[in-house]
Amino acid sequence: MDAVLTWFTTNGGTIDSASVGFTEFDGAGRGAAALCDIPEGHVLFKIPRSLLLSTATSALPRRVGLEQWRARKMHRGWAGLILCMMWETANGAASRWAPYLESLPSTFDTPMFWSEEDLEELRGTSVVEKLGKADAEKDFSEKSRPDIFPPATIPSFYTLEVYHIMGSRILSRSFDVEKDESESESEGEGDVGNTSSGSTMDVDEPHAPEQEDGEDSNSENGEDEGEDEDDSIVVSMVPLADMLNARYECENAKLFYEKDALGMMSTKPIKAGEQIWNTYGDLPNAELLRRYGHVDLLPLTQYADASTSDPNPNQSALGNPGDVVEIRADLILSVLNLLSQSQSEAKIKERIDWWLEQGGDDVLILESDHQIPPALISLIRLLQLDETDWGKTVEKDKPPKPKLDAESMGVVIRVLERRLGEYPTTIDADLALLQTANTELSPNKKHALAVRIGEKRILQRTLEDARARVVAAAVAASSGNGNGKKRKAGEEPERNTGTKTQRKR
Ligand SMILES: C[S@@+](CC[C@H](N)C(=O)[O-])C[C@H]1O[C@@H](n2cnc3c(N)ncnc32)[C@H](O)[C@@H]1O
Repeated sequence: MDAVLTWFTTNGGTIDSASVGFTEFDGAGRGAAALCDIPEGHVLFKIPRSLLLSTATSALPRRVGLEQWRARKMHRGWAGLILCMMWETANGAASRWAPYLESLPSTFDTPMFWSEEDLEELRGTSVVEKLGKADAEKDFSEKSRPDIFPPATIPSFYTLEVYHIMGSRILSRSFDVEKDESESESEGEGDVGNTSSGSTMDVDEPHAPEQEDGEDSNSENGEDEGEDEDDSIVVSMVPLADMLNARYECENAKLFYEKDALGMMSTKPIKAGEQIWNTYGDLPNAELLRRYGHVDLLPLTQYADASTSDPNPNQSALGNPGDVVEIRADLILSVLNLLSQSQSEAKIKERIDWWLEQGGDDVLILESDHQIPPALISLIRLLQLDETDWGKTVEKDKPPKPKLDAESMGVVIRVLERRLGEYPTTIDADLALLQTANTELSPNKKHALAVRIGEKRILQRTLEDARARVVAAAVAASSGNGNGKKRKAGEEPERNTGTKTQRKR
C-alpha cells in the first residue's frame, strides 16, 4: 500500500491525508476510512487523468498501429485494455503504472476461478451462465498478439491465466470514464480509447442530479454491447478510487469529473472512524459474487419470520435487499407447452421476435417486493392470444395489458414453481445447512448459499402470495363477492376505493 501511495503522490495525485487513511478491513481487503469528521462535498483525493490506465493512456495502441488496433477490434470490449495491462506489466519498472499494477490482486474469490464442485452450488442461479469464461478464452486466442511481447516475457506475462487475471481486475475495479475530448484531440489520439462499457462503477458530473448507473455488461469480456457501444466512454483503471469497498446503500463517496482530474468526493457527512464506501450499483448478491467475489448480508425485516422450520430466524433473515430472480422467457414457453396452450413453433418465434422489437426482455425479473412483474403477465398473455387477438395486438402495436386473469395466474404459478425447481436444493434444506454447518463451510460454499437463499426467498414469497390470491379470489367468487359479480379463481379482486363502496351501498 505504501509503495502505491508514494507512486500516486509523486505522479501528481493528491490525498487529503488529514481526512482519509487507507487500511485493511477484515474480510474485505484494502479500503479507506475517515480520520476525522468529513462534511458532504469534501474532496478526499484527486487522480490526474494521466494516471488513469486505459487504451487511451497506454502507449500500446499506437505502438501496434491504430489501424491494426481497430482492424483486430481491440478498440471494442475489454480485450484491448487487457492487452495493455499485460504489456505494461511485462514492461516492469519501465511502465508508468508499475507500482500500481504490482499492488493489484492476482487471486480472486469470483466463481470464474471456482472448481466444478463449487460451481455446482450455484446451479439454478444465473451466475454460471454469465461467467463468460469461454468468450474470454476465444478473445485470447483470436486477438492474440504475442509478437508485441519480448519473447522471454511471454511465458510469464502473456498466458491465458494472466488474461483471466487482468479481465477480473477490470471486472472488479474499472470505471466507465467519459473521454476528455479536448485532451485526446490535442494529443491526436482520436478515438483509440473506445471500448465497451462494462464496469459497474462510474463517474458523475459534479453536483449533477443522481444518475442511473450505466447498463452493465453481462459477460466478463465486456463484448456484448455490440453496435450500441458508447464511443464516448473509456473503460479505465483508476488508481486509488478502486481501493474503496462498497455495501448496499452505504455509499458516502463517489468519483466526479474535474477539469484535468477525477475527484473522489464525499456524498454524505462521514464520521471519524467510519469506512468510506463507494457504490458498485447496489447489485444483487449473484452479480456481486460474479464480479467482485463477495456478497452483502444485511438484516431483512420482511423475512424476520421467514420460515417456521428455520431454527435461527435472525441469522437466516440476513440477505441483500437488492436481490432479484431472473426468469428466462423459454421457461414460460415450456410451461405453456406443458399446459398445451402453446402455438406452433413458428408462431411463437414470431411473437417473441415482436415482443423483443417492442422493447420487451427475454429475461423477466422478480424483485424483493414480491410483485408479479407486469412484463411477465404481459408476455404470458401475448403467448396465450388466439390468432384474431394476436392480429389486433400487432395492429395496435402494443403488447397486452398486464392484467392478471385466472388463466394467466395459473401459468404464473406454474412458472414460479418450475423456476424454484431449477435449484437442486430446497430453501429449508439451505437454511438448515446455514444453521448447522455454517462454520465448516468454505467461503465459496457460504457465498453460493447466500445467493441461493436470497433468490429462493423471493420466489417462495412471490409464489405464496400468488397462491393466496387464487384462494382469496375463489372464496370471494363462491360467496358472490358481495357485488353480484362472479370472478374466476385467480382473478384479481376489484380494488374498490372507499368512496365507490359507499356509493354501491
Ligand atoms: C474495487 S475493489 C476495492 C478494494 C479492495 N478491497 C482491495 O483490496 O483492493 C473491489 C474488491 O473489494 C472487495 N470488497 C469490496 N466491498 C466489499 C464488501 N462489502 N465485503 C467484502 N469484500 C468487499 C472485494 O474483494 C471486491 O472484489
